[in-house]
Amino acid sequence: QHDCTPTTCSDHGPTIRFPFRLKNHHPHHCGYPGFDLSCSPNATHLPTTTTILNLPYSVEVLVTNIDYESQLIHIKDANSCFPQQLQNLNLSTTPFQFADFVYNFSLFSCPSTESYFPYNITCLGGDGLEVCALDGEDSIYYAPLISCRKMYNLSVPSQAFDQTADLRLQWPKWVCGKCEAKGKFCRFKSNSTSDEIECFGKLNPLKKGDLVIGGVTVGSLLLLVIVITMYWFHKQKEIKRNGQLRIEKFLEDYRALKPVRYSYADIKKITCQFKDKVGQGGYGTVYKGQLSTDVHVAVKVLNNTKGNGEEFINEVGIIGKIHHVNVVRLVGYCADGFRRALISEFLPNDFARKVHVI
Ligand SMILES: Nc1ncnc2c1ncn2[C@@H]1O[C@H](COP(=O)(O)OP(=O)(O)OP(=O)(O)O)[C@@H](O)[C@H]1O
Repeated sequence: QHDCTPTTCSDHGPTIRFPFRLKNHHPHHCGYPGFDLSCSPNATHLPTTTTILNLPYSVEVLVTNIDYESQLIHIKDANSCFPQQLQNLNLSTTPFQFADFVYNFSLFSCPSTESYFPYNITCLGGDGLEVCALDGEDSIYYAPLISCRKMYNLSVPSQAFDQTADLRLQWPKWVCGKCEAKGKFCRFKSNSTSDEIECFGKLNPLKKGDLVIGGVTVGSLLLLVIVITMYWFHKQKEIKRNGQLRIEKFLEDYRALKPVRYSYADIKKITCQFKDKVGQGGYGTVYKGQLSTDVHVAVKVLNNTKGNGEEFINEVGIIGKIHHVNVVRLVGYCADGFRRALISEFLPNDFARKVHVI
């Protein structure tokens, strides 16, 4: 046994696609006991683009179309003479039956002069004789058969006598409908002698190329998702790190804003050797300075200093505790020997919000 996979005979021949048992091992020759369907390489007298249906007994017809939806096979006789071709036909061992109504005809050979039967079969006539078909029992009473000779009986649809018409064979719904509804092929069960069928494969199986394209697409999407996720995590980490840095900077700056005692050397450093004088008051000169990159300060170097500075430090302690929105904040001070200075937050553009109590 062998699966008889769908075969396309050619661009013109219909595709063979329904259950067959393999009759022989020719790849184009698939069959069911009783009939087989093949492409014309087997039948050398036919054009190579023809699909052939072999029916019992030795009935070979051309397949012009297979309608899988209606489950119909359209057949034609190569010699346009179905009455001759079908005389030995026996469909009982095949899954087929004629789609059109079948009549029981009798074929008679009569002298030409008496030819007025409804069906005149020209392809069988000749030598002064005509072949006619008579349908059933009714017409036999009025048909002038005196000089006619009965040839044989024929059970076919009336279209069989029209040389230009196709005959339509139907295969029963159970053969493939169930499987095709599931999008699968069907075949007869290999180890069963009855006509049981089983579904297999897919009507439109994925090709290797489709799988590769699918794989690449899924892979790319997966990679994109991974990259985006990694970027997002990296960004989150950076935001967190920046936040932490800002907090640390703030704490550092805050520490710097508490009144801290500086040496005179520090004052010189902060004011960059008293480089930037910003104002002159009654008690001293004011310079611009810098504690850190972001913290700018005003350093007021006092003129006349008296005593050991204990009183000055006490006063600084009191001022340092004043925290008010309208009072300039005292950041630090210097009481280095007789040199004294007050360091306060820098107010840009002479923004005079400060009160120094000395
Ligand atoms: N914190 C500051 N930020 C920026 N500039 C300042 C600051 N403090 C003082 N100055 C500048 O220095 C100038 C003199 O300030 P200062 O405090 O000495 O003035 P004053 O109150 O008139 O003097 P004093 O208090 O000694 O009588 C101001 O006019 C101002 O331009």
